Amino acid sequence: MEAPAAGKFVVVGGGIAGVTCAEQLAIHFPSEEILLVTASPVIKAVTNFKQVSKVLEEFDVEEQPSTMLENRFPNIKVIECGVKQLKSEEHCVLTEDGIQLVYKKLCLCAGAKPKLIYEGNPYVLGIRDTDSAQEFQKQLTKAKRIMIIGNGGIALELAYEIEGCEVIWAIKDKAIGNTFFDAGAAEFLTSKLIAEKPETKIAHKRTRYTTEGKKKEAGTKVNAGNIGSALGPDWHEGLNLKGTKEFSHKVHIETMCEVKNVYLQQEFRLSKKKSLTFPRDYHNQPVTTDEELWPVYVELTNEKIYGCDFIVSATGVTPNIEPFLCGNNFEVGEDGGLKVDDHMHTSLPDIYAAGDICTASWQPSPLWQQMRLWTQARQMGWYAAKCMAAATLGDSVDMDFSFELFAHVTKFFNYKVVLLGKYNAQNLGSDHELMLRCTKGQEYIKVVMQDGRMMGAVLIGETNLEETFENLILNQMNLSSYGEDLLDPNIDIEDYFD
Ligand SMILES: Cc1cc2nc3c(=O)[nH]c(=O)nc-3n(C[C@H](O)[C@H](O)[C@H](O)COP(=O)(O)OP(=O)(O)OC[C@H]3O[C@@H](n4cnc5c(N)ncnc54)[C@H](O)[C@@H]3O)c2cc1C
Ligand SMILES: NC(=O)C1=CN([C@@H]2O[C@H](COP(=O)(O)OP(=O)(O)OC[C@H]3O[C@@H](n4cnc5c(N)ncnc54)[C@H](OP(=O)(O)O)[C@@H]3O)[C@@H](O)[C@H]2O)C=CC1
Repeated sequence: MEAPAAGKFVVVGGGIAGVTCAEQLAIHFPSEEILLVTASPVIKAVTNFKQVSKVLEEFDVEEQPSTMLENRFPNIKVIECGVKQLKSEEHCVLTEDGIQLVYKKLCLCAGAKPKLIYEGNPYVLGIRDTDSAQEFQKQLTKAKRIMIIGNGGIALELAYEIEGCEVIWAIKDKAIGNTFFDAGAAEFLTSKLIAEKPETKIAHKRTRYTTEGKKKEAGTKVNAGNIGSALGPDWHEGLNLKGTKEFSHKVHIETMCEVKNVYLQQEFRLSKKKSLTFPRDYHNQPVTTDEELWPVYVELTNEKIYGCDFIVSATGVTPNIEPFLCGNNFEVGEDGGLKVDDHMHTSLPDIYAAGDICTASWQPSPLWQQMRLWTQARQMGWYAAKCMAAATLGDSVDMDFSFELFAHVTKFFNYKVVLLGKYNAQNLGSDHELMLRCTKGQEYIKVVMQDGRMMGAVLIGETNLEETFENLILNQMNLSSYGEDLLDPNIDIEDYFD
């Protein structure tokens, strides 16, 4: 066995991945000091963790001052400072304060930042951390109309949550929510967008700490930087997402289009592009007809032009590898993440990575795929620590069970949403079948079958089927003989497979 290298265990990033990794290292090595270096003044801690079933998990996330983490784990020392540079050949990281930290093993958990369209345009906002969410809320209180670009998690949440402000939602696809749903599920959810929302704002549950000193006006630069940790479940609860008007929902969806150009007011007036489009609601009624002046105008590839107060670019994330990792020869995935193997190890010696910053580059289980989600950040941080410990002690370690089956529980449009395995038949080719059960306004269940085996499922609403389906997907039992009984509401499927 090689003698352990000099230096400490160092973890970079105070989000879910970094904090979970540091906590696990602290448990594995109680007599060693674990250094957590983070650019944010608060850390994200997992609380109320509940293993709902074999793979499904639920937990809350709290922003906490770093001293709370140090109190819970006296052998963790948090250094509140950004890392300026990694010098992998010298096994050390240099902080913005000029401190040089020599590591024996390093885990990079610096997360990701919003991949903004028209980055740098002062009317384009991204939402990533508490500060950018609050900035968004502040701008919304003055807004009559905003434009949302993107069709993933953030766009879905905003389209449903925003009140008192017209929303023009421009998507590349035919249906909403392409990162999570197929057209059927999208249609099921879309009906919720037109219905009046009940007045059931859930109370703000968690303590939040904010970074002061970043007050900005629309028109000054309001992009989300890369300093804070990413938001997650509940981020909009407690934020009053209300514009200047009295109505609740007015969402107009422009499908199959992208942004062609963005004009500031002055540019727009000078240009010849005067044919403004007036958004229409679901009943095809114009939501507004007054041709007022807007701070910014968006021209779409379908030739329509909308004026609005500002644009939310909810167009995904890009891993945070610049500038502090420049000059190191990491292998990087197509999505810009640090490639990690099945031990969360990057391509450079003694450097691991976990969470949004990394790209899973091992041969995955046929039922798992990477998505940049809170649950995966926790699981990766936990498993990275286990691998770092095993490598240090010369032990072997098996792939963690959580990477066997993709599982995500969340909430969209106030419905519980459970996604399991290849829920959208990802990479299954064309020889798969779908089974559906849908009760409008109540539940939507889709099961993906291949060769008689269940490969994935989408469960929207209180279906109570997640545990049974999780088992059926995991055990890959041949279900051909059950046929459509699988989704028959009159058959208690749980009893069937007991
Ligand atoms: C609005 C929003 C809603 C979301 N909702 C959900 C949801 O409902 N469910 C879900 O599963 N996921 C959700 N996500 C995704 C989830 O939040 C992320 O996948 C997850 O938090 C990533 O965790 P992480 O630890 O990898 O990165 P982050 O949380 O981004 O943490 C990165 C950390 O690294 C630090 N850092 C960055 N650069 C440096 C540097 N140079 N030096 C030192 N420190 C540095 C940062 O300060 C931060 O502490 C949401 C994301 C957003 C933005
Ligand atoms: N409840 C939950 O689980 C939530 C999870 N999140 C997570 O937070 C992170 C950030 O969310 P979000 O920003 O919504 O990212 P997502 O990755 O979820 O979605 C990005 C969306 O933007 C589209 N897109 C990308 N580039 C463009 C472009 N140039 N023009 C128009 N559309 C574009 C993508 O389309 P395409 O796929 O075709 O590229 C996709 O629909 C994600 O990791 C997400 O999973 C966020 C909110 C809620």
